[in-house]
Amino acid sequence: MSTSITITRPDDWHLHLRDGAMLQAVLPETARDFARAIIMPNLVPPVVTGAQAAAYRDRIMAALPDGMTFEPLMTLYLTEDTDPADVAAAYQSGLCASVKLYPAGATTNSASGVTDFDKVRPVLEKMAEIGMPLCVHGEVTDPAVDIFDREAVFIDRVLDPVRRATPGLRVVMEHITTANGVDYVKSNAADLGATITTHHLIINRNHILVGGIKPHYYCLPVAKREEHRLALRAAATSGDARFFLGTDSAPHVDPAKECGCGCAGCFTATNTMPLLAHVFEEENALDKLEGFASLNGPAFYGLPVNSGSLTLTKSDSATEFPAKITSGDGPVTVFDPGFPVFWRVTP
Ligand SMILES: NC(=O)N[C@@H](CC(=O)O)C(=O)O
Ligand SMILES: [Zn+2]
Ligand SMILES: [Zn+2]
Repeated sequence: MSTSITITRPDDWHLHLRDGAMLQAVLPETARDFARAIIMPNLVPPVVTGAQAAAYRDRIMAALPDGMTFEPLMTLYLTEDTDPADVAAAYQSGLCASVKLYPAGATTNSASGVTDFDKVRPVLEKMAEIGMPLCVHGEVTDPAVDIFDREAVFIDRVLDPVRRATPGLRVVMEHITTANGVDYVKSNAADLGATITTHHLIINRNHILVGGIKPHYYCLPVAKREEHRLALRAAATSGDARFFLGTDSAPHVDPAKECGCGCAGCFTATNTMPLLAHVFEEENALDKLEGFASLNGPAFYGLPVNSGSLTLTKSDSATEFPAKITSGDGPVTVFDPGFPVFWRVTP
């Protein structure tokens, strides 16, 4: 027996494609199922100017295999030297969809991020004026703050003050991992949204640490307690349009994760849609999957909904996802949910 659902073709509102050989390997994994994605700018060096974003966009389009369609929505990495006029031009030309704020040192390749928020005030004010969204990696970097509390503390110490100081600024809290993040979004107006990853709907911190350390479950913000995972599931499946899919699929080659100081990031591009169908079915909310993956994101960004569709089918035999994909830089492990999944994307 098989069941299937067909939804509007989804988008990924938070994606790492990297560059060079890695870009070549991971881009088809996303383009197979997704029409568009917000492309994170944390390359080395980061994508800071409109000209750099245009060049990166060209490299992405050159890496797209023949016969696939995909639209990269570029972002600019906010630094203390970012020029408000350059940001506005990149947005108004349609090249860039948002600006990305990384607190300096918060995550992978964030060394050029922001330390002094007063220095970026003119950029944020310009963005509020033109309606350009700010995507935020919401963790404080204060070494005195416990890593499991960094998101909650960021909301109080940074995010709320920045939003109050910049009325009209549209903000996406990226990859929220806590009930605090969910509650903060819900207690605000429609100018605040949040992305939720596939893996944070599936793992809690036990999955990383119990029975041996699992480097492929380590990402930032790090997965939290079970009660937080349940809050994320409730938000994602609620139908509240302020919550939408951002996979944060973040490939690192295996040697960079399976070592004494492993990189943060889970690679979920390959199997995200079947995993989401599994999660939404568990929550008796398959009817909310289209909103989460295909409708709420475009509504927040003020973009049209995709015209194509995607069909997911559930059968009696478990779907065999590849354990790894191969890149010119080395193997990349595909996120393993740790349970059988019976959904697959119908080719
Ligand atoms: N999420 C992660 O754990 N890693 C991301 C960076 C990020 O999104 O914070 C990466 O670029 O590898
Ligand atoms: Zn991040
Ligand atoms: Zn990310």
